[in-house]
Amino acid sequence: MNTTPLLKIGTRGSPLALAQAHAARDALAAAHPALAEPGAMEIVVIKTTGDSVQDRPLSEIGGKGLFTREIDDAQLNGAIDIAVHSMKDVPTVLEDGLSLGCIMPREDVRDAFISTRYKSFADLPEGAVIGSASLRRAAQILGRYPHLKVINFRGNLQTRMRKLEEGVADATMLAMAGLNRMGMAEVATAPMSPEEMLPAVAQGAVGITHREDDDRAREWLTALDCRDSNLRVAAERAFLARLDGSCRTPIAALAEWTGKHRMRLRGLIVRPDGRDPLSTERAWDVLTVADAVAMGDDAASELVERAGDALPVYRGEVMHGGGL
Ligand SMILES: NCc1[nH]cc(CCC(=O)O)c1CC(=O)O
Repeated sequence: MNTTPLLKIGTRGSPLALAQAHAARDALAAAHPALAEPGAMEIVVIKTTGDSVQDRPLSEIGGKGLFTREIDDAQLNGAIDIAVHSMKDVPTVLEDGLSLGCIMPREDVRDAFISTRYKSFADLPEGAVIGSASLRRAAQILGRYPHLKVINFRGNLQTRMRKLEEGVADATMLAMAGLNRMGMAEVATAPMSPEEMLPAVAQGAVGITHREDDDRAREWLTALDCRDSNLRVAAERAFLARLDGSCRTPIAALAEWTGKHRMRLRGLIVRPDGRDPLSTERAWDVLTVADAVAMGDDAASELVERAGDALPVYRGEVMHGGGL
């Protein structure tokens, strides 16, 4: 009998994280007969700072890797071998000693509008309250619908739905990917197009990391990599890497394939109050990760230049800077 697992899989304990870890485990078992044996893999749940702090906006707790730091440590000290992450929550620079082994096939990238009373943002009356902890969502909404009010809103799906029913807010937003993965797509009142709400970098993408020197894990994970998704995420993360000085920047990007080798990238930064959005677009031939990274970097460089002296305002480092 096999008592020591061949592969320990680390994950956060939220229902979404567990659904993603189970999907990763199933994909590994399907790809590698050795891992399909009973007891070959074990799922290890790790609590992160982002899970512990529920009462404050994430942007206020500060620091990068709120949902990854404790998992990185467990990986480096050998308590787990691989870690399954929503790539949206993974800092652009991985912890020293860790590598990204694969990006699994990407889910729906859109955000969902969720309300028990209204059908869409256009339906909301003056002064309606939107619950969101995401600067990116809040800023895009305030920019487009300045008559709405945004309040901080955290917690799992059940908590948020209860707050909507209690009237704490009139509407909220969540990623379609998370709802789909939890089998709760019916909670979405309506998906929002990328034109209405540009998604977060890597939204809908799940990635798996391993220790840099763990060749066995690296090989196992290679079989799970979706190259089309990987290149899209690479472009978006390069865009973020160039722009993000803090996690207080409302920033959004979406790369999509428009032809066999043709990739379109849309990127956006906006002030936290929703004003002065700066957006850009690229359409490049992308054949390698380096091409994808170059495109993301090029798009972000343009926005850095256009923001000029106002860049700290976009980054939320100066809250009331005006006069753009
Ligand atoms: N920040 C939390 C988080 N990280 C990943 C997802 C959803 C799944 C995904 O985007 O891949 C969510 C919740 C949400 O934004 O609705």
